[in-house]
Amino acid sequence: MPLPKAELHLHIEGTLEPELAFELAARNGVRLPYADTDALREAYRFEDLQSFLNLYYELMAVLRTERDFADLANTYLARAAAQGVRHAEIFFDPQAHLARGVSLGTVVEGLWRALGSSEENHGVSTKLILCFLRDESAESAMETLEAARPYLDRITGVGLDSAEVGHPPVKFREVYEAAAALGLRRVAHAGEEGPPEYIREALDVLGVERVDHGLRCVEDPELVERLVRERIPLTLCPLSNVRLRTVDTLAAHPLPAMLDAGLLCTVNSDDPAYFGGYAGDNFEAVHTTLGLSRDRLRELARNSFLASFLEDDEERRARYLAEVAAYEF
Ligand SMILES: Nc1ncnc2[nH]cnc12
Ligand SMILES: [Zn+2]
Repeated sequence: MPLPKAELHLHIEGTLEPELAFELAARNGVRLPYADTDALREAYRFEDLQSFLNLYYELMAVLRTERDFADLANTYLARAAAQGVRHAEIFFDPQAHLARGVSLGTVVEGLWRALGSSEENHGVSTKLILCFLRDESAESAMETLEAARPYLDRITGVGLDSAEVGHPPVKFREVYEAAAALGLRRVAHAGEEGPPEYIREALDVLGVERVDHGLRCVEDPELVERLVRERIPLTLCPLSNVRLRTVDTLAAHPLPAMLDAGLLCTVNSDDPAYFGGYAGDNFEAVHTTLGLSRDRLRELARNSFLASFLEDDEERRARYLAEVAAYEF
């Protein structure tokens, strides 16, 4: 049995494996510009975040119906469960689907077909986080939040993703204020490719409770001190960082130093179909390549539940934490 853990940084569209992409393409009559799954996998060599995003958005063309989104999420949940994920807080990118003529209702209802029965089917509890695309306008983000109103009973929070540099958090001040007023939890990608200043802005201007990535905080000792003092969780994604070249090699990843500094780090998969591994694979990689001890792995698993948005079900959180404490490697 794998170490129980929560996954807090997972883009559901980033779980689209080549096999499912071709299956959905055939089902929907969508032509993909790749001969087969091997040819598609060949394209998974990224220079940076943007080169990945280009493919990520391109492949979304195969996602058209509620059933497609349900299949995507069920496939992810089965794989995650097999790697010890007990709770998943899942990002989705509505603007990328609206732009293709797929309605928010199709996306949310489709995802919910899988998420609503995930506990029974996969033994995984779930939450849904709506992400705004930061390279789109603030007005578009606000329109998306408005369009999401009928579905807010299924949405726990908002996030911010896509191309980071040149799109600072402050651009989304108003939409985050509106989201807070609606009772939504707030997270944002910051400090993946962008500077430490974006992490500060995400905290001070957007009021985020958790920082997605936050990797570049290590360049700013004062910021690290603050993140430690305020117990702000960081959702790190080691295999993603290697594939998108935000670290030179996995062996050079600052995770061990970040844990030593007292940061509340978690380990997640980001876009596992593209980056070579799911949550358990990321844990395995930091164990074998970074030499993180079993105590450290247990700390990472514990952190994942502490950082999760389970305030509405503290009994469940306590149960998960007890599973982590009792786990025998
Ligand atoms: N790693 C990542 N960074 C920013 N936006 C994303 N969208 C999907 N994956 C992302
Ligand atoms: Zn991400």
